[in-house]
Amino acid sequence: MNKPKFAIEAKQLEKTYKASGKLPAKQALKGIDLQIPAGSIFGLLGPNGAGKSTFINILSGLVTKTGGSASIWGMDIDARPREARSAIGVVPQEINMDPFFTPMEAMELQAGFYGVPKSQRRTEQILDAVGLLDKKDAYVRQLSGGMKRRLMVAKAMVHAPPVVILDEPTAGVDVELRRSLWEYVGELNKAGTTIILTTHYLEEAEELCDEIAIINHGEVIASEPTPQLLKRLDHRSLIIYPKDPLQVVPPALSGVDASIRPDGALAITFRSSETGIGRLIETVREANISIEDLETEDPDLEDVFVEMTKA
Ligand SMILES: Nc1ncnc2c1ncn2[C@@H]1O[C@H](COP(=O)(O)OP(=O)(O)OP(=O)(O)O)[C@@H](O)[C@H]1O
Repeated sequence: MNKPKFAIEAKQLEKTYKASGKLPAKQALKGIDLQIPAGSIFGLLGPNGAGKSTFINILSGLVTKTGGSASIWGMDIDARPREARSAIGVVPQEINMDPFFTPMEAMELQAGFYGVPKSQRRTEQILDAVGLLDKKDAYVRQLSGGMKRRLMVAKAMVHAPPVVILDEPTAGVDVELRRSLWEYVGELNKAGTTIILTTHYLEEAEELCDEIAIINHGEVIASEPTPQLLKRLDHRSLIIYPKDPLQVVPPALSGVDASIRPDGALAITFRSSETGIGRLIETVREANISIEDLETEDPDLEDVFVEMTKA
């Protein structure tokens, strides 16, 4: 398969769930336009109910779209459904595995499901990559939560898809395991696999993803390279640690957006496109504050997220 420009491309993708019982119909996706570059680690962020799972489920074939189009690895999901779906591996949110199978058996079953010929199976290699080779013959019910989750990742890899989607993969996973999972995901990406992940851990998305799309109420409200997204928030903060902690903002600083932190430090928020730090420091000195130390704080994704989903 030639490498396409986009691993996933959605055009005006829509989904309206039909009314059922007392529940009214719900338009979960209102025309999603998204281009996920091949080879990237792409983050899909959005509050609960934004439509992320619906989007992923349409790609994997669990949910039928009601409008628009989508293609996976250059293949339209309507025109070439089987090929399109064999190009993705989805690691679902919920751990769903038969507790009486061993990891080896679970992997073989999955490979059979995808029609991977025995000669092409790389079961042990994949189990090794996720650190489960020594557990290959243990029952799944004997594995820890983190091990089960790694087995889910391994299962999504059996057919060597060029695109792997991880739906909230680290929810409930401890810090150490999260690290090792991300390391593995990073290696997969280096080896050429496009990674798409939904996460509520904004810091993680910021650290891992080359590009991030923010979905809110069924619409894409931003989709940009991570640094560009972060730059959208033009404001920065200058934190001044005075020799003597402050109680109130001195009147001489009434012209700037200043506040006092609990430790007596002075925090000044400013637009970096309008005000230079040098000028601000001068203003502080003119207010007779002697500076012991200072630092600047840049906005993080959390700020961008809160700002953009406020509406
Ligand atoms: N089968 C369904 N029938 C009716 N409404 C649904 C169905 N599945 C999802 N919805 C609704 O569609 C909207 C989008 O849900 P979706 O699960 O896609 O959101 P999400 O962004 O994945 O949220 P989360 O982060 O909580 O998984 C929600 O309002 C949800 O209640």
